[in-house]
Amino acid sequence: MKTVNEMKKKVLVGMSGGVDSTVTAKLLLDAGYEVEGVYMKLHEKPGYHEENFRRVLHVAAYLGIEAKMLDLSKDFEEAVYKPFVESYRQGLTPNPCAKCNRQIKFGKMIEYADEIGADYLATGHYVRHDGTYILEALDETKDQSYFLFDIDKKIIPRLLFPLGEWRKEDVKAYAAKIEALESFATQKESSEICFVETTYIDVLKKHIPVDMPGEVLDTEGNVIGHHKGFMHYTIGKRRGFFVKGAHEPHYVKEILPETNQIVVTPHSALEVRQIEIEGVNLMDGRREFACDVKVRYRTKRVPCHVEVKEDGKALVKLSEPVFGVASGQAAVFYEDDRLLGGGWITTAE
Ligand SMILES: Nc1ncnc2c1ncn2[C@@H]1O[C@H](COP(=O)(O)OP(=O)(O)OP(=O)(O)O)[C@@H](O)[C@H]1O
Repeated sequence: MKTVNEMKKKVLVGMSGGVDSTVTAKLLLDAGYEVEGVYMKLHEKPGYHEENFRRVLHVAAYLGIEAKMLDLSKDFEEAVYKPFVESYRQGLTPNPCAKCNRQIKFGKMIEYADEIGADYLATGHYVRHDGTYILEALDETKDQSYFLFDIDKKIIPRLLFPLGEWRKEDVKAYAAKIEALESFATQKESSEICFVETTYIDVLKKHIPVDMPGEVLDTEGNVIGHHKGFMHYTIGKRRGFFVKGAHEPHYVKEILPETNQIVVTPHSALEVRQIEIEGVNLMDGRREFACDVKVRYRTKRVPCHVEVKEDGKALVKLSEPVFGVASGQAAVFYEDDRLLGGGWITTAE
């Protein structure tokens, strides 16, 4: 009988039908792993899943591996989709990808890896890890570590991210050289939120009335204009509402869902120096520490001091001001290229 060391390690690859997970599966197979693919059906979009799964089966046939479709649409609806709609209803700006990563991609998919006896779970995310911490991707323009702040640290040793060392253009060039995968190299990039086809407003419109004119207030509470409905706005937005006689640009500072009002100010009044977060998830046991924080995906890091409180809350003091911090978004901590964790923003001042 073979010993464990001699046995091939089995890896489950999350295959979306896109170029990244396709190349991921190929690289792992070439590296000597036993590879099996899974396509997760996450939501209802007519024709979408059939097309994606057809692509996954094409890749699987080329690689000579098995690939299954896993219907997780009910789980996705409860864990990601409904909270997304509910957040906007409450005047928050949600981050569905981070929720999906915790509960679905690195939650349900790892459960499925257990079911099929896979040692590892791999995806085409642009991140790396060192066994304890998730690390930023070498291709900084593609780095997705921000969206992984909430995953369970216990599973990190079981994850494989072969593209963490790659640049996206090299991934495409690699696929272009293989006849069976050539069409994947020129495929158009998928949208940032997989279930949003056009805009988030179109998603919300299926569930709640979003076009309902309301008042624009200044920070003293005076009515200074009008807007299209509070769900059209996120903190920091400067367009799409009317302010009487304004000579300088105004930005959304606060959203008041109960009264369908938005509060706007000139830019300087949007400065935030302190943030409170909840649902804190950290990759190590620190309670009080200095690090960098990102308050949005596409934004620069700012040095900060974090103090973890009871009930998974924390206070984040920023060493320089940031603008346009939205409740519901994630504050994500870094130390060099190491992702330390993060939490969900509740208040910013
Ligand atoms: N529906 C799905 N089923 C299985 N795995 C998925 C699915 N969607 C995404 N993944 C996995 O998560 C990774 C990152 O997802 P993301 O949506 O960021 O994809 P992407 O960068 O467009 O990658 P790809 O080119 O593989 O579609 C994918 O590379 C894939 O491994």
